[in-house]
Amino acid sequence: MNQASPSTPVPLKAEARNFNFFYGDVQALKNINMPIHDKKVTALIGPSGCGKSTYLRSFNRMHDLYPGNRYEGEIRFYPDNTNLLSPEVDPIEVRMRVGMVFQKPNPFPKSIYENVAYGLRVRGEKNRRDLDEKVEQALRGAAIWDEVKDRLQDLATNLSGGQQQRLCIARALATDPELLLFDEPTSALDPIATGAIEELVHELKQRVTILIVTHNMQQAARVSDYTAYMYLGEMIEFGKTDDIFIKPQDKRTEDYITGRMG
Ligand SMILES: Nc1ncnc2c1ncn2[C@@H]1O[C@H](COP(=O)(O)OP(=O)(O)OP(=O)(O)O)[C@@H](O)[C@H]1O
Repeated sequence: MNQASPSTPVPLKAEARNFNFFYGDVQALKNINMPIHDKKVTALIGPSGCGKSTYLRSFNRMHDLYPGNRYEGEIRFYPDNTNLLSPEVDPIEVRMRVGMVFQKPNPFPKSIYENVAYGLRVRGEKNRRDLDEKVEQALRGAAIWDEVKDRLQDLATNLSGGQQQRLCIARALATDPELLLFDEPTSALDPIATGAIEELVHELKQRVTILIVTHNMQQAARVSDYTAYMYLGEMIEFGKTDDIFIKPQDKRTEDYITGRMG
């Protein structure tokens, strides 16, 4: 794997070390070593089935929900240097620190307000004034406050697709996560809603580190600072996005980004 060597070192938010993942007997990820730079956007690209979603979901221990799944190695989280995969680390705690936004907007069939307040309530917050304040902050952070502030009690599922996705981002932001995972967040959206999400990703990186899976090469080039190319469960190449797109070191990366493969 080719490692990025930025001129000014960027602090790390997380780091996969000798990381393997198994669905039962099937090994989906093979010896992944990769840094995630703090308050930067890192894009995961690669052909269908190469393991992007599997890798992304490891960061918030989503695989714990299904029996037979197994992690090996470590995902270190900084600055506290916690191994997110350690059995001693509570996955609920991990999910407070590592939020997730899915491919299809998936608001709960509840009000706009309750969708955003959900994680805060799980965390035991009861004070109405604090909840109101945090819900507003999260909705502002996801650039949807102005559109919903007068109808917070309306059903979230009545919003447009693009609004629902920004609401899901607000829901993820409400618990003040340090890392946000985006799994193809715009693939179900039209170009305008896609543009709004990309702009939001750009703004969010001032306060949170972002890891995003995308099939769209232009999107990876537009939104990310770093790009990782995966193939058949392996991390083939990682580097600054400009380097990966302009002068990839590995022939397999070059073939993929020039459209000769995948
Ligand atoms: N629940 C599962 N049980 C067994 N194998 C699985 C499971 N989910 C995914 N896989 C396998 O793991 C590999 C990686 O899948 P993954 O969904 O992570 O790839 P991906 O790169 O995200 O693909 P896509 O771009 O199509 O979403 C594939 O071979 C897939 O068939």
